Amino acid sequence: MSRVFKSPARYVQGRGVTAELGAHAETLGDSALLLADGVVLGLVEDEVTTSLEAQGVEVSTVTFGGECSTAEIDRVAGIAEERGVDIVVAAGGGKALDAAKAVRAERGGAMVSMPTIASTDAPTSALSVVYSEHGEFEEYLFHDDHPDLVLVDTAVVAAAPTRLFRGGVADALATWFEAAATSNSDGDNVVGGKPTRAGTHLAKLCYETLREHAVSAVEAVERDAVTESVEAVTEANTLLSGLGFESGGLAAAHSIHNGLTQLEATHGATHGEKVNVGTISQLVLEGRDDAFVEEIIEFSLDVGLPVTLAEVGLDDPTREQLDVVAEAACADEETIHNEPFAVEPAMVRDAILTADGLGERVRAER
Ligand SMILES: NC(=O)c1ccc[n+]([C@@H]2O[C@H](COP(=O)([O-])OP(=O)(O)OC[C@H]3O[C@@H](n4cnc5c(N)ncnc54)[C@H](O)[C@@H]3O)[C@@H](O)[C@H]2O)c1
Ligand SMILES: [Zn+2]
Repeated sequence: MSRVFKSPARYVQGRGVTAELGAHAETLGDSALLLADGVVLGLVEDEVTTSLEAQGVEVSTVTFGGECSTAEIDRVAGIAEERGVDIVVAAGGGKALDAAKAVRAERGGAMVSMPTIASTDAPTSALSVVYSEHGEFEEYLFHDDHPDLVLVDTAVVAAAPTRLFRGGVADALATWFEAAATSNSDGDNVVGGKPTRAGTHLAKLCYETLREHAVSAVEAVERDAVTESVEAVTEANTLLSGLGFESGGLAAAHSIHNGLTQLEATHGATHGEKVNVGTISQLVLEGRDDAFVEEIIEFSLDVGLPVTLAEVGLDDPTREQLDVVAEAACADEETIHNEPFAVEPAMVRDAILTADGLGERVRAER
């Protein structure tokens, strides 16, 4: 099979770059639909509108309902069709961006991704994660096209809740471990091929950037401050992790995340928080040595990420509940099969249980 690397056409990041949106987007069309929830519209609507209108692009808005579900995608696509827009601009977290990508896939045109939190890998990818209206993972939709433009204003990202930024660090921390597993197993990446050296090494650069800058970046974001470390980690959480997971490949951590979403009690935890439990479980599943697993748990605690099941809503999970998680994580289409050995549900359940115990132990010893 061929090696494939895919990415958005343009990535722009910096303090105050919302004002540059029009200049970067004007070649994409004449009319835009801005999709964002009420909170995010309050943050960006005026500046997005001013910047696009200054370049002659007409703008109208639609309020995002909050879940990237089939019903919501159809509703927004209907509005985009009715208004005949050329560009869908999505602002917000992963769910709004994913919904807009699916809307663009249904009707064509251009798509601009404006993450207002550095919380997930969603901004740069060509895939949408679809949930039921009750928040259970349903499916991945793989689109032909990436966003035409990804624009990240670090002043907006730094002013957002720190918990969401931390979640982005977790989503990005998983990237290298999953890309390494994919590379070691000669597995497939998420864009329909084998990983290129670029895909795998962007994932590694993502990991190195987090280890060098995440603690300082989280302290800065806690104070709504934009520093060089915030720029580095925003790029790691958004661009490096996004390209790294798609072109490098996913493995156990995200499958375990998907399994965890089967239990309603985890729905209050963010994507990244559940992924972190998945990452530590992946390291146990792979039989990594004690010192390394402990190092990653320590790093998670330094950044303020969950290391136990209780912290993602599972206070006292039964073995049966964890069997449900493990079964879902091992579904045929899951990326857990990119691990370089055969994976069975019992192995996954036991890795999750053990990771939870190690997380508790390291925390207690601090
Ligand atoms: N498509 C992909 O490649 C990919 C990758 C990773 C995750 N995801 C998906 O992303 C979703 C999770 O995304 P998320 O964690 O960003 O959550 P989210 O999209 O649910 O957003 C979380 C909340 O953040 C708020 N928010 C956004 N910007 C803000 C700001 N600047 N200030 C204050 N509040 C702000 C929003 O109003 C929203 O309530 C999941 O559905 C996950 O499956 C997709
Ligand atoms: Zn993710």
